[in-house]
Amino acid sequence: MSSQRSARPSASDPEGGGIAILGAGALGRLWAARLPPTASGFVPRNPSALSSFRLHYHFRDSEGREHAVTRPWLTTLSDVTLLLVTTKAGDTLEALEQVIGRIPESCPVVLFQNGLGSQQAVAARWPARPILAASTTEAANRPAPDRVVHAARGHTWIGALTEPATDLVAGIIRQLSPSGLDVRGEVRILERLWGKLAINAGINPFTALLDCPNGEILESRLFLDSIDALCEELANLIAAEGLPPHSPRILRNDIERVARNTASNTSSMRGDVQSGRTTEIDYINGYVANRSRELGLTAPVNQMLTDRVKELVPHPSN
Ligand SMILES: NC(=O)C1=CN([C@@H]2O[C@H](COP(=O)(O)OP(=O)(O)OC[C@H]3O[C@@H](n4cnc5c(N)ncnc54)[C@H](OP(=O)(O)O)[C@@H]3O)[C@@H](O)[C@H]2O)C=CC1
Ligand SMILES: CC(C)(CO)C(=O)C(=O)O
Repeated sequence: MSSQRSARPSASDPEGGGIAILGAGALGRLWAARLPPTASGFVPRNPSALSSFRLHYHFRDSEGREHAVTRPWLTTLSDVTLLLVTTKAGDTLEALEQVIGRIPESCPVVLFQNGLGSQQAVAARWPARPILAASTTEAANRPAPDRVVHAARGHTWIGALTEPATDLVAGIIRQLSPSGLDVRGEVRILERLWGKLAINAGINPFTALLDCPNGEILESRLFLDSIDALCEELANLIAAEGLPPHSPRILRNDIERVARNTASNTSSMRGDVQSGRTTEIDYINGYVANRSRELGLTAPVNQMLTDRVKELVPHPSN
């Protein structure tokens, strides 16, 4: 790892160091704060523009305890043993293009993006690299630039996307275990990602369009008028993908259960719109609409929600 680190663990120490995090946002900072201080560092977007070799922030854990965190910006990536990619879906391919040539070819790359589309693009771009995807229900947010809150504990499932990653899951879980976060292997990672996508497709755009917390969508006319058709579009696509079938009724129940359980949450999409940031709609409802078209299906409700969310803030394809 970088020469800026003190007491650095050996990159070959399976319990220790060598973990680089690409994407120093809410989720990346959560992982860094939970891993031992010498185990991880952040990959800078532009190493020559760094004003400091360390990143400092305040971390509030899920029990409400606060502490200061300092982690290095990594300027050398040649001994990285694991790369966690915590950029937004739309930034991921470009961010990895800048970095992947600097990490060892054997280094596993774990993608944490919500939705679908970005994971397949990365796996297709580097099929000979060990690429994996994670689906996580951990929740972190960043109320101020130097503050990160672990809002809710959850679970993280990790599974291989490319063939060279197939046997690496257990070792990655061992490397992440000092975090104390619940990390599990998942052989059917695409199904797991689809399950999360369905929940996000049924909650996030409504919260963004209605500018309300998750629970409030359940009484809204927009949600009540469109949720059954949206779930039918999802169920048709899941079946066309050859995945285990989901009935529209069960999908709606799952969406409503999560909206009730997270009733006071601001969804990530509403948060992005409130901050004027590009949302991940193209990887959630937009992915459903595009993929449906590719498979000869139609998904007008997912398309309508995609179009309307993209009117709220600028998106690259606008
Ligand atoms: N936060 C959470 O609880 C969860 C998040 N996820 C998923 O994880 C992903 C990240 O989410 P989150 O952490 O909330 O998002 P954030 O926007 O907080 O973090 C993304 C970070 O990536 C950085 N970044 C973008 N492009 C590059 C680049 N080229 N090189 C280096 N860094 C770059 C951004 O920097 P800058 O700010 O300078 O643009 C930003 O700090 C998303 O796909 C999200 O859906 C999934 C489950 C839970
Ligand atoms: C489950 C949900 C909707 C919780 O807020 C989420 O994952 C998100 O906000 O992106």
